[in-house]
Amino acid sequence: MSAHKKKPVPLAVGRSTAQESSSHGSIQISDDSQSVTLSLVSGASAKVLLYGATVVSWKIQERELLWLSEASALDGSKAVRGGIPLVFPVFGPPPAGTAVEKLAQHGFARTSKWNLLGRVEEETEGDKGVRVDFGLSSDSLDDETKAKWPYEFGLIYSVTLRESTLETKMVVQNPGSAAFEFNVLFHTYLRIPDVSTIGVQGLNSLTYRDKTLGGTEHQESSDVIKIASQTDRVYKSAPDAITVLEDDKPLYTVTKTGLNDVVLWNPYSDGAEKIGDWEPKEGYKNMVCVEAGSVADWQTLEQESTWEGGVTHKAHL
Ligand SMILES: O=P(O)(O)OC[C@H]1O[C@@H](O)[C@H](O)[C@@H](O)[C@@H]1O
Repeated sequence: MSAHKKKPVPLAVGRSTAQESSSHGSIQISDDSQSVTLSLVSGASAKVLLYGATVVSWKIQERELLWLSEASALDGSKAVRGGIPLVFPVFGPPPAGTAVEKLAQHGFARTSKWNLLGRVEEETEGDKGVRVDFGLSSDSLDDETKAKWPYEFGLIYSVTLRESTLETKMVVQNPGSAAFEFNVLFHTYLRIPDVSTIGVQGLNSLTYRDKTLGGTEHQESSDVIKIASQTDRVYKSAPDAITVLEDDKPLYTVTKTGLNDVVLWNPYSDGAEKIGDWEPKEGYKNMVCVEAGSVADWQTLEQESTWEGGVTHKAHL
């Protein structure tokens, strides 16, 4: 995803506070070692919890670009309601009779404590950024989760902050002796000024599974999709770039690499009422989830193989 990379520099994770700075940005570990904040001198910042490796904030010039519920737990007791939760190894309710059937909805990546692996300064065609890598492996899973999904795996999740983009990339490794199947998804809650003024472009003519209509399949016929009721769709084999428009102007572009599908989700007023950690209830007006992933079909990872995919979120401010 980036043309030029430097080797990771280990962060002083053991210290109560640690800051690494360069001429264009800095990375700071919080006093309680539970989160990492990336900042650029240009005014962009991002905050990532070690719990779930969940990005909970992405700002440009003090403008927050991700939606986060005011009632979300941020203490590791429950998956974060907002930001960018990571979905792995299953998307949605685990299907009975599959290897993931004992896991919770959306899997364990978003509810596990990840390790901070290191930091890298990046430069792609003059666009400087700061990057943090997080890791989660079968060795670091709690025993209960390991028993529910007994495969050997390694995940490396990288978050790169640039002046107008936030890049997220996942590497899945299978160092074990058995192949496994997985779903993966970047569950991004984009903050928007008003759901009635936005539209989602790039999904026209695709087949989608509509979870609000019992999982039936339909074909999209809108060039710009408007959200005026509960929306929960899996668009299959989607193009790599999806644009969120505000009125007719691009607000965000979500560009995926190595991922097949796009999920469009907004619980709307009726759905938000039923979600306990959703506050304010009217918050559905200020968010849309455009979630890139590989979820319509299982990805198979053979032993000693590696899979890679990622998403770049660009804000047009
Ligand atoms: O409440 P959760 O587990 O965070 O899931 C939120 C939503 O996540 C979306 O990705 C799913 O398509 C929805 O069906 C689901 O309701």
